[in-house]
Amino acid sequence: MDYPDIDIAPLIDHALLSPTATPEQVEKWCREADRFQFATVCVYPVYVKLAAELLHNKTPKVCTVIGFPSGATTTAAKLYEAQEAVENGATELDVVLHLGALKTGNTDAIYREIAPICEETGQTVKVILETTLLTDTEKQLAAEICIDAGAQYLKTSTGWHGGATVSDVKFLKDLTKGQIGIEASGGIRTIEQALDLVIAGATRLGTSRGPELLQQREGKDKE
Ligand SMILES: O=C[C@H](O)COP(=O)(O)O
Repeated sequence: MDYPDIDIAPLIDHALLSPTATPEQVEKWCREADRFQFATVCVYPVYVKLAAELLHNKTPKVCTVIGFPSGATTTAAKLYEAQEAVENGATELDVVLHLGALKTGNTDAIYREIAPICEETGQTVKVILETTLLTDTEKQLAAEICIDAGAQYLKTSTGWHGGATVSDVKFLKDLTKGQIGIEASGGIRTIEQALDLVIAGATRLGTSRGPELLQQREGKDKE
């Protein structure tokens, strides 16, 4: 298939979320994010300060994860984690949804978790749904609560339980009709996969393979 000429670099959250991530890798990810002009580097809270120093006055922003990867920390702990991350320089917060609350229909608990993070930090909040673990009804419910609570993006996956699919991105896009951004994440390994997700409606791509995806694109352009 011929793909349209889409520049994916500004859509990429350059994710470094391996539990063994080191400060040296954070430096490498920040250099790459600056070189390729990615949207953000996405690092664990413990590395936000370092990434913010390295990206000071540069285009890529610092994104971090909250309640990652299970979403099962308390509401207060998530809010504190988010506030501390913002103090340390994060401007994007990828919050893992309380999946047990969603599964039991406790929509109030989810709203009470997400809304204060949006209101009190004033930053870009992206809620990670972990779509591979959800039914369509649960995805729909989660999307509605996140929009009500003031989140800016629905993010499909942590990358720990499978990843984004074209059908999930289309489903979320059709459901939300532009009311909220859609981030496809987890398991994006080829440029074709990345472009298919963007064509399906993803407005951000969370991936640990951003530079490889751009290299694959360059290779294709030369063919
Ligand atoms: O966007 C966040 C994900 O953790 C990235 O997953 P990945 O390592 O499969 O690309």
